[in-house]
Amino acid sequence: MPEVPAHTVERTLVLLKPDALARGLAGRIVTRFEDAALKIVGTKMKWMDEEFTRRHYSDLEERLGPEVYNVTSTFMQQGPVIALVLEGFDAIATVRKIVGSTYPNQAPAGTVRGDLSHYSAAASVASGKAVANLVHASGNAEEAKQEVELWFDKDELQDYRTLAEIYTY
Ligand SMILES: Nc1ncnc2c1ncn2[C@@H]1O[C@@H]2COP(=O)(O)O[C@H]2[C@H]1O
Repeated sequence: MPEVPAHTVERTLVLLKPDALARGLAGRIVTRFEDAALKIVGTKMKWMDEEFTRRHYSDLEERLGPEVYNVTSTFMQQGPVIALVLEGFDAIATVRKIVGSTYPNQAPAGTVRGDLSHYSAAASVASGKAVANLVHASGNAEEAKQEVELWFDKDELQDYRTLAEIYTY
């Protein structure tokens, strides 16, 4: 029998950004994660301030420069966000796959950004605004660990079983 790669149960952080809430898309986006058997183990709503935004996007300025950092920071403080910790097999990569690429015009149809957001890097540069891409999702295991710890205390994360865990796996 061929060797089957091990699946790892992971936790990852997702933010539904101010544009997702302003457009009334929160439920539809969360449904996509639930449909993929990702389990919500933590959730909260928060209006990010300057300091918290800096902590969340701690490497963004270094990575993409002060201009992108500044427009993103302004955008993230325009309204509240919903933070979710999602748990499941290969949750970090699975969530990124469901969300699609950073720039909505490059995100494939069928992804959250490809279907529901309509913005390019060029449009962002032209308008001086952040890429309004509805969702943030941790990029890798190290980022997921840092971000989950930044947003949630241990006792805010819940341990329970879903029907998928009981009947499907
Ligand atoms: N070229 C860009 N211009 C404006 N905003 C950007 C650009 N690149 C990335 N961003 C924003 O910076 C964010 C960093 O990670 P996110 O996945 O949360 O989504 C990204 C976008 O909202």
